[in-house]
Amino acid sequence: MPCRSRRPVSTCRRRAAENVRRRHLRVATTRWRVQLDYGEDDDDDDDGKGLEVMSEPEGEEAVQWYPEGALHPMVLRKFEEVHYGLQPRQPLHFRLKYLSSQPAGSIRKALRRRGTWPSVVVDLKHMSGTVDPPTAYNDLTMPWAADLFYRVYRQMGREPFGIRAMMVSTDRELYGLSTEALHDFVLNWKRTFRAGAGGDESLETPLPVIHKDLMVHPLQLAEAAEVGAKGVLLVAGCCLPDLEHLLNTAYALGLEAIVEVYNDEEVERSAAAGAGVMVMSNINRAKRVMQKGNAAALLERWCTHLHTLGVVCLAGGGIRTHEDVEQVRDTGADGIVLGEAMMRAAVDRNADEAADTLRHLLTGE
Ligand SMILES: O=C(O)c1ccccc1NCC(=O)[C@H](O)[C@H](O)COP(=O)(O)O
Repeated sequence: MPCRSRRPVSTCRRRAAENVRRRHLRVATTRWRVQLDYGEDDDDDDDGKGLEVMSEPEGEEAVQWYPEGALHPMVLRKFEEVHYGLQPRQPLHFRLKYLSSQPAGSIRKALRRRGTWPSVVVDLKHMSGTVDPPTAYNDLTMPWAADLFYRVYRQMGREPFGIRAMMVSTDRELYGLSTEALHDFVLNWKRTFRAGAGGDESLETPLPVIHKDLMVHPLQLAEAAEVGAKGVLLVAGCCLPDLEHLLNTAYALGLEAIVEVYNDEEVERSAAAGAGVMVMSNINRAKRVMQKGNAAALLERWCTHLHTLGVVCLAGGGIRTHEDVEQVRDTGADGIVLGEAMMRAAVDRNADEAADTLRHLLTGE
């Protein structure tokens, strides 16, 4: 269910005029007007920081939607990061530098299921909030992670299933990594593949790296392209009114997007916005709870229809056992995102054990 607005859309124009006089920092996206209120405020009807849906053009129906629960302050935090971290970096130059002439599509193809086994995306994180208590993998370094997962990938290359993409989770509060770490991973990942191919770059193409963060603004996508990611994860619960706009920007930058969805409304609107890959999640980010079975239930309802639209369907969040994988596989899903299960298996730095864990998760053997 969409959230109730704190301010009716009809008041937005009036407020827009008022706000010209105010000392608010403002970031305009397609639909939202974001107020990051750090100035002195003499207007006591204002309740500080917030998100407003902007007025729709004449004749269009206004859509009222806000990130719910725990997501609301997180989305505001992301707008702050963009405002202070990315916007001062000559945004236009920064964004246009990466305009791509290449039509994207390879991640979608790579993740499409072939036969029995779901494709696998490994989600690299320094901290994991999807286990209780949350875990921190303090020893994790990017060169080590690149080397280890490359060796797992090579071992699985002899099997009819395996890792098809790497995801790096970079929100500091949620996952303990920064965009610099993503950059570090990308460089090491390429270097490792090259070394594995005897230094000949043409022999083996590195698997795509996907940047996962709470993406709310095009400049974050430009940054992902700048540090060498091939794809981005867009969490629908953080950006639904701007999703189409962010998808368009991603593709213009040569990035592919995976859209994380948690409920029917997010699936429906993401499909309408043109998402090519969706990951159905077991994690309710707004309430910060794991809802086991949610991804499988969404897949049951949507997978066949989404396949007719050409959308590749993944499941993620809390997939820990072979039974979890089977439940998702039986719905017709194309693939799975594995974070905690792979991080835990990899933490003793043993590629053989990590490969065994992956093999067991997929086959039960
Ligand atoms: O990944 C987290 O720690 C996390 C914390 C709070 C809300 C959502 C979170 N993750 C959502 C994800 O995308 C998962 O990392 C991904 O689905 C894999 O989950 P898992 O295999 O349980 O690590």
